[in-house]
Amino acid sequence: MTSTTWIDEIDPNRALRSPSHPGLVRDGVPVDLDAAADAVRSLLVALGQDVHSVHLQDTPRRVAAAYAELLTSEPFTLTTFPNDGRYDELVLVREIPFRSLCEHHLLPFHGVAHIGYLPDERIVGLSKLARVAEHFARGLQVQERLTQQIANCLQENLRAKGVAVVLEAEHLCMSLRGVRAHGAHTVTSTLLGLHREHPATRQEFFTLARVRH
Ligand SMILES: Nc1nc2c(ncn2[C@@H]2O[C@H](COP(=O)(O)OP(=O)(O)OP(=O)(O)O)[C@@H](O)[C@H]2O)c(=O)[nH]1
Ligand SMILES: [Zn+2]
Repeated sequence: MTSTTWIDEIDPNRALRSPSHPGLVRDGVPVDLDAAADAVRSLLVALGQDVHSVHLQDTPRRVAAAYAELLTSEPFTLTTFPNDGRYDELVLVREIPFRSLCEHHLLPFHGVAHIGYLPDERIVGLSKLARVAEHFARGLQVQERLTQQIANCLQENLRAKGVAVVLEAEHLCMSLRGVRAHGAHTVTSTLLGLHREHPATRQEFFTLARVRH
């Protein structure tokens, strides 16, 4: 028997495709790609760019589509299974690639997620760990909140004995511009249940995830 939870039931700030709006929808608001393209055109003009140049002709449309893609996630099912074998060791998926958009500069931050849990009654389809990360990464984010949302979503749906999430990311707003700290990586973690309370459980996760701490 599998258990199916629609991810858009889990996250009230979800992005979804609504049957009444065949186009993109974010937080219940339809995405207006034409208005977004007009805004990008205005931005380019304000920044002194020649939007009448043949080279920039389609740029506003492309930028609008690119941001809509980065900000909108598809609903999916978070499939879990009964833990019939009473598996009671760590389940860990390491180095799940992700990319998100920094809510301060609208520039990407990207890196890898390490997601682990200690099963109780149920186990989760492994790909769903990556899908949960992808779901919350599609939006305007700070790394801390993204880390917490992934962990909380898994815990709410799995009722695991412990959940641990570590994100390691490079923020382009910090490496390409501003302080230009190229190569600097930001590490964030959220530990729940036994991963928070039990030092040996926490240690095992960090060792297997190969995170320096
Ligand atoms: N805590 C946190 N800060 C972030 C994240 N992404 C970007 N920031 C920071 O958000 C801050 C915004 O600071 P401001 O001083 O308002 O912006 P700014 O003048 O562009 O700052 P600089 O980047 O230092 O040039 C910067 O320090 C960014 O590094 C994140 O995921 N988490
Ligand atoms: Zn930023």
